[in-house]
Amino acid sequence: MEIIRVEGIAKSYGKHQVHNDLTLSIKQGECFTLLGPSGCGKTVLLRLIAGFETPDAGKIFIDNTVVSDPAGGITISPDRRGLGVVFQDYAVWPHMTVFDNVGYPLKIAKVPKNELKDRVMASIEMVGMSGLERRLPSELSGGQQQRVALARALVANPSVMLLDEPLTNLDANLREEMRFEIKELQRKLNITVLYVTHDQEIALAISDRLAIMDEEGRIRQTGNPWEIFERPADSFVFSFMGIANFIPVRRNGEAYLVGDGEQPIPWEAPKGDALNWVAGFRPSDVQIARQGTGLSGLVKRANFLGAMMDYLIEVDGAQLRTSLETHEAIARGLMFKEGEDCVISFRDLLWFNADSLKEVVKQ
Ligand SMILES: Nc1ncnc2c1ncn2[C@@H]1O[C@H](COP(=O)(O)OP(=O)(O)OP(=O)(O)O)[C@@H](O)[C@H]1O
Repeated sequence: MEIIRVEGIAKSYGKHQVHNDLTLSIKQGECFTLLGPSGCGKTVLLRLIAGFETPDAGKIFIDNTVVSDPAGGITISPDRRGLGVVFQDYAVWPHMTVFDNVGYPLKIAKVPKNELKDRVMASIEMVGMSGLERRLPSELSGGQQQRVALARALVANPSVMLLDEPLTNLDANLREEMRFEIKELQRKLNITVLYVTHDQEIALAISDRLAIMDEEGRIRQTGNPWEIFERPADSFVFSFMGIANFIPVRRNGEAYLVGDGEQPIPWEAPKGDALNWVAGFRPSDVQIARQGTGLSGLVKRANFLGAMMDYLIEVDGAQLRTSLETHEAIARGLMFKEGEDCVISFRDLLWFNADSLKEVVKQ
């Protein structure tokens, strides 16, 4: 069942159009992530849904009720939309204790004292902060402050939580821990989460579905993490989801790397002899060996990155970024040095139309 529907939304600031005819649908109980580069309009969209901004055109529905419809003169205020909100700049209040911070929305709503206390304590427990109710934010770590913000958003029992990059200011370890906690909380409470981030890893880890936005605020693809990563709709999605190699290919019956060599690419090229093809793959899609079948190459650069080895390999004039787990490289005698010969083959390869460098060409 659909819980949020954004229909044909437009939003501009002066001459700058952030959104134009944007449509999006979020299902009840899912963790949905909006993922896109900085400045693409994710926060603006969240603020439109929360009701902190009004669209120029289009409609927004929450639970089948229109909450924004400028043409129809409808604007429901944020506090009547039934949403829990954690924004990056929506920090906890420094002069209030954890208890008072979390209880604030209930105090404003004039919830009776006893009920307020029970609900605040339950919310604080939910985010693992029991025992710290009397502390001030200055006596808490960054992660704990973030938990307070979460508890404050949860205290009103919202059916939907809007989270805008809530983990950005945390260190890497805490970020990793918190993202699993958010996911667990979402499952336990069976609430819908709309999460905004520009971090691909977080998006893949917590989402049931995600939408990829480009710089112009257009949604390029919506799907589950596997579809987005393994079946990208176009080259933008493919490059945005991780390091991408694009190598130009020339066709002559078979496909060859553009360059001076004559080694055909060991992968079935798409049917039809279009003029320009580009093969796209990730570093982990390349298998590297000392000998065997495949394309002969030269290791131009070998970098030790801890868990991974990162090799830049030249094949027929094309440079390929590849990676391999260090343990596997050691076990299989594949710790290459710069200047050594190697043989590569592909585990996966996508074909793009070079003229647009957009659509993925299905084989
Ligand atoms: N109140 C405003 N007035 C004018 N321009 C604005 C306003 N709010 C946002 N913008 C512009 O709209 C664009 C989208 O901003 P938004 O904050 O939604 O980006 P974002 O995708 O959330 O980026 P980030 O990942 O960096 O937070 C930006 O170019 C921003 O400068």
